[in-house]
Amino acid sequence: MAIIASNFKTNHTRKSTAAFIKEIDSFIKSNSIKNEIMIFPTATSLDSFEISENLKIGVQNAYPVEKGSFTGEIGTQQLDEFGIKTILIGHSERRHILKETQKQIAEKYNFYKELGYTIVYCIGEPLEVKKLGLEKTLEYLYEQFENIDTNYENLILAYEPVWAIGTGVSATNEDIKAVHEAIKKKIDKPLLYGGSVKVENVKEICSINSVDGALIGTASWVAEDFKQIIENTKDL
Ligand SMILES: O=C(CO)COP(=O)(O)O
Repeated sequence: MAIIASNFKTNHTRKSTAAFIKEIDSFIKSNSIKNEIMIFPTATSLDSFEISENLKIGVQNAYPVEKGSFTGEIGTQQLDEFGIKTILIGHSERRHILKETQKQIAEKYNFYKELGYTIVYCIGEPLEVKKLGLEKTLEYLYEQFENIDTNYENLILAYEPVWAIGTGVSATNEDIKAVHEAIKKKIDKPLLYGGSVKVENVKEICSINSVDGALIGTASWVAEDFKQIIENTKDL
């Protein structure tokens, strides 16, 4: 069983998201796909979708609050309207571009953990850290687990090296294997790989023993491609 997830980031409209989800759902049904498929659309495209059990819609980000005065944020009141129970936390774009600190990330994690959300928790190192070697890379990655309960039952991890995100250059299988095996030794949770996963390499990457699936950006935004990705991994 693999977990295949699409992170829309800041792409697609409400209309194109609905069409995408419908298309993916009918593909899942007509091809008897058993893997767990996840889609993370923009917050403005969330809705109540009548879809297969194994297709989950998640939110890319939310504030650790039910409701209140937090201009520009959304909380569980808005997520509950659509029955959203899956959230991405710790994505590198939020850490680096939006400057979320580990403290804020941990607060968010603990809040959504208490509510039983499925949390896809992302970790990853920038290029300057990777260049220092595996030991330093792991040290850096483990710091991203500060105040994070890694025994949480609904936790899915995603290793996304920052230098491989959106660059078209995925980590090598050796790099992925080394990091995944080390993390797996410490934390017994599903561990996805993300960073320039595409139609052509998804099967090979997801076939690595310590890889439980993929979290995909760019290559998943065209429905035909995402269907091909789902097809290529359906026997894993
Ligand atoms: O950040 C990612 C998924 O969360 C990966 O993005 P790309 O697939 O575009 O490299």
